[in-house]
Amino acid sequence: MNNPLTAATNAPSDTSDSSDPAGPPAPGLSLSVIGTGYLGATHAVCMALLGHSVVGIDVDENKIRSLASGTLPFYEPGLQELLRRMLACGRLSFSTDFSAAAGADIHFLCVGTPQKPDSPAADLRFLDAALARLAPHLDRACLVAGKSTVPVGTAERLAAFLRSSSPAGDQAELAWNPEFLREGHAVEDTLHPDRLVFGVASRQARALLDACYAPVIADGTPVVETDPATAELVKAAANSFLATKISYINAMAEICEATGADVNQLATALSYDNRIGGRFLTPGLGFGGGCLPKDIRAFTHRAKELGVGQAVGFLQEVDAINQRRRQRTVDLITEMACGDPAGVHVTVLGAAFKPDSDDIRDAPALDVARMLHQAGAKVTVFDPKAMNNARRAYPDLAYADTLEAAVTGAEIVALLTEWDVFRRADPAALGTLVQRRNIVDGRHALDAEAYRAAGWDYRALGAPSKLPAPVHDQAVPTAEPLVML
Ligand SMILES: NC(=O)C1=CN([C@@H]2O[C@H](COP(=O)(O)OP(=O)(O)OC[C@H]3O[C@@H](n4cnc5c(N)ncnc54)[C@H](O)[C@@H]3O)[C@@H](O)[C@H]2O)C=CC1
Ligand SMILES: O=C(O)[C@H]1O[C@H](OP(=O)(O)OP(=O)(O)OC[C@H]2O[C@@H](n3ccc(=O)[nH]c3=O)[C@H](O)[C@@H]2O)[C@H](O)[C@@H](O)[C@@H]1O
Repeated sequence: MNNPLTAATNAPSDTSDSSDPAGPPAPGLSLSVIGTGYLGATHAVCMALLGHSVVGIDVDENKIRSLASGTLPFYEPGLQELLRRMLACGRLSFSTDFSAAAGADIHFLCVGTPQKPDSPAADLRFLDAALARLAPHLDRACLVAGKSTVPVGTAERLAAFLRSSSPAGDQAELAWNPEFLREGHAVEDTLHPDRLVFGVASRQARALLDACYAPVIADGTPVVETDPATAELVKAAANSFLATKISYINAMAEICEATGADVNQLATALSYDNRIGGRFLTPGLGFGGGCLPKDIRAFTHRAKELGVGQAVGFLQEVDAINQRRRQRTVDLITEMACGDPAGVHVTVLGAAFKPDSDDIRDAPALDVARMLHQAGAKVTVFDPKAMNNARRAYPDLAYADTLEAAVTGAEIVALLTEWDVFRRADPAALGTLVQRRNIVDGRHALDAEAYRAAGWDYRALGAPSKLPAPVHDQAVPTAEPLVML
């Protein structure tokens, strides 16, 4: 069989062609994916691409209707085209009916595990409910593979439930196969992950996961086989490490701010040390999203339950450093507004928690926009993909439909999510639209010198300000034709 990973990379995205570019349906496994959000929809589509027959199941009727009609209910680069191709070739379907999962070889659990509303703990209600709905349909030997991020010990509890509540009894086995994909790179990360982690309790479970991921493994991806508890912990440890790395550099940014040192140069110097590396070492507004913040809190909570809270006590500091970045960004904007943002027109560029995503869960940009709005600033937000989600969640903020409209008349521009379109914007052209050339680069994403050369007062968190002129005294040049936006 051709490796479908190669087919995915080379295939055209035109779905009007009746010949399936991924090749004819391959004799793969039968899979169900329970929960079709950011993770589950990506997993379902990519597993179909690997040659398996996949049904995606969710309790959200609108989401299932949308997916079944070939419309991705969220933005993820490249996924929409693949969804249509997999639906067209007949290997992928969606349903709200759990009986559609009956007979599958592997059932992947991909439902949400958000933070509880009133506690740092993970809310496992959705996972428990999903397994309770699935279990009655499991009447033959099969594997239930958890992919959601869960507190260590969850798999053991769910395995006992599965054995006692499914008609298959001991023939229905539970494994944990945590997921490490990043939003914005979800397809690439699923098809070419850094590693696969199989938390299994039997050779049959390992064999089924090997068969499922065969093309990915054949591509050279390392597999770590372990027990389910270790697999659950790998995920918590990985996200905690990533969050720690970000907060570490942001802690250095705080020190730089107190000393006039430059955190960008510091990060660059650190990154040349191969033992440290440069990834996840970009200072700025810090991390948000549906995962890192809630995962470090859930991990801390679980460690306390286990009596080893001290072991990860530092994660509370990681969280605190991260939250302080948001307030510091508001403070920097307030400084630019001569100490009071009330009535000042602030344009916030970015709403998603990161570029190339429309996900606004715990989005730092929107949190800052909210704080500024509460302080009386006239806040206008623009994001290339997250506008609908942002409007729904923060109806009190003002929104613009284009970058140009967003910055027109701004007294302070704050770049808070580093979309490429913002990075590429021409500072001189932008400068013709604003009322004042004041910019806060919350992500160290812009060319500071280019902005300064174009007459902007450029400031970034943790970088020396090199103030060119008092904020409200700058003359604004007359409007010139706008190019390169
Ligand atoms: N979003 C990401 O990039 C990644 C997420 N994860 C983990 O994957 C899990 C899911 O995350 P997301 O996909 O981001 O969440 P999401 O909120 O986008 O999707 C969760 C889906 O589960 C569905 N659901 C809820 N209760 C259900 C039930 N009883 N039966 C069937 N479906 C049900 C919801 O309707 C929703 O569509 C979380 O544990 C998360 O930590 C892990 C790696 C990457
Ligand atoms: O468990 C999950 O759901 C996922 O969480 C993160 O992925 P994701 O949240 O999609 O995005 P990241 O690229 O990790 O970025 C997270 C946040 O950190 C911020 N960040 C990232 C890197 C950096 O150097 N500095 C920084 O502030 C980003 O702006 C963003 O707000 C992990 O990177 C994935 O491996 C994991 O699977």
